[in-house]
Parts: sequence; structure tokens; C-alpha cells
Amino acid sequence: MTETAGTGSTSALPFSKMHGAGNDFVVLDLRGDRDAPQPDLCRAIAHRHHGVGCDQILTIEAPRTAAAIASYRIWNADGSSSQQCGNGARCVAAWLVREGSAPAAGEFQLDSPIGAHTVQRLGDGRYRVNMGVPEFEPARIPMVGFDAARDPYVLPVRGSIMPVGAVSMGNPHALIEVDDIDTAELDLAGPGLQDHPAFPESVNVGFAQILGRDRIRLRVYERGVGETLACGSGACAAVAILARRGLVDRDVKVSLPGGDLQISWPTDDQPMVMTGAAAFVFEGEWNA
Ligand SMILES: N[C@@H](CCC[C@H](N)C(=O)O)C(=O)O
Repeated sequence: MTETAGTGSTSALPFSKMHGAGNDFVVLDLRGDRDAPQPDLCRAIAHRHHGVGCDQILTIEAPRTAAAIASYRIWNADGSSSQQCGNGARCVAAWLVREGSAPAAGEFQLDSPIGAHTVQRLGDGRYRVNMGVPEFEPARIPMVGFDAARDPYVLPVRGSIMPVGAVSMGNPHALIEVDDIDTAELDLAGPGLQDHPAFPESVNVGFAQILGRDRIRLRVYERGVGETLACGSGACAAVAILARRGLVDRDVKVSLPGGDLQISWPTDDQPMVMTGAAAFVFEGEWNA
């Protein structure tokens, strides 16, 4: 048997490859005696050429609260951890429904790194996730150098001055509104904002193009990954910032390069709700 580095186990590691709107995951069931993967192992699994390839690794673990079916954690492709992953939450829910440990109809609860939240499989097979209430206070994002929330923050980024929206969805997000996301300079502004001293824990950077009051296009340069085909928390962040600016309504279709998400936010102090698909791609076993 092969030693599986960092999991605390000597056996091969079974996994499911999944995606939500093209944001792809390797899902590991750690409810037995396995430890969470170390950063080296995350990087090896996530590698697009030498590994399985994924944006994030999702580890399903024992529930931490009585009402939850399971808990999960999120590991970016670079081995760093995150507090929130909207597309990942749908995939974890679908994985548990397929296994039979979560109901195929009706709400159930999962423990995420930022606390318990509800999910539900809908009649059309999509999943609805309670994504929590967006937090605009700089200290909660976290952002340094600002005592109170502003919109936009005007930040110097790699030689340009940029108007930037910022919010926490449990994880930090920045947003730049553009005329056309196809020509947005993700590779410049993305890393520029991620390294910016205003964001001490780095940041996921969204580029949003408004198509109408109920429809936007979005690309996201994610923390710990680079550009992904979709980011669920990024879609919520974009709608939260644009709705607060009065530019979109409270129920918005967000079109990302890998697929669409529906985001609703009834009022400022209520949780955002994300609806989208979750897909199985293949099953495998990690032996390296
Ligand atoms: N793709 C995810 C977010 C994953 C975590 C993010 N890269 C971070 O470091 O906060 C989503 O669907 O929300």
C-alpha cells in the first residue's frame, strides 16, 4: 500500500471529481480516520498536469453541530484554506444526497468553516444554498486603512487608480465594474488587488458587466487559484455590491464563463440565496 502524504492514512484515497458551473473540485470523504490534506498534497492533487486538476479540494468531515448532516472545509489549489465556497457547498450537498445521507427533497443543514447553513435540492436537480448576510464593514472583510465602509474604495493598483467595491461573504471579495468583461484586465488587476496592502488576507477579485437590472456577466480571479470558470461567493458579492449601488435588482442571473447562477437577496439584513447546478464528473483513487 502506498503512503498517502498528509492524510494520516496509508491507504489509497478515493475521490469524486465534481464541478459547479465549471468551478471544479476534488471531493474527499474524511469522515473516517483520515486527517485533512496538508498543503503539499492539495497542490499535488490540484495540479492540472501532474495531478487530478481542480480549483479547490473539498473535504467532507463529521458534523460539528447536532442539526448538521456533515461539515466541510475548502482548500484552494495553492494549498491555502478558505472560509466559504458557494459552488463547493452545492457539490458537497449533491455528494451527500447521492450517498443517501442527505434528503433528495427538503432542506438540510451543513457545517461550513463559518458556521451552519441550509441547502436544498430542488425539483429540477439544482441546489439552493443559504450564503449568509454580506458584511461591508472593512474590519470584517478584512480591509485595513479604512475605519468605515465606503463604496467605492479608490485604490492604486499597479500604476492605475481603481474604484473598487469590497464585501465579505465569509471570504473576502473585491469588485470592479467594467463595460465588457471580455476585455477586462484580470491578469493585471487580479494579482494587483490580491497583493494590495489594503487586503491583509488577500482577496477574490470579480469583474462585473451589467447587462440589465436582473442580469450581469462576471469573471472572477480567485484567491489561491487564479481565474476560475465560476465563483459562487463571488457571484453573491457582485450582486450585493451592485444592488447596494442601486444598479441591479434583488434577484439577478449571474452569467459566468462556466455557467449561470441565480442570486437573490430579499433585503440588506437577510441572507443571500444562491441557486445553481452541481455535477459529478468521475470517481478515482489518489495513490501518489
Ligand atoms: N470558488 C469558490 C470560492 C473558493 C474560495 C476562494 N478562492 C477563497 O480563497 O476565498 C466559490 O464558489 O465561492
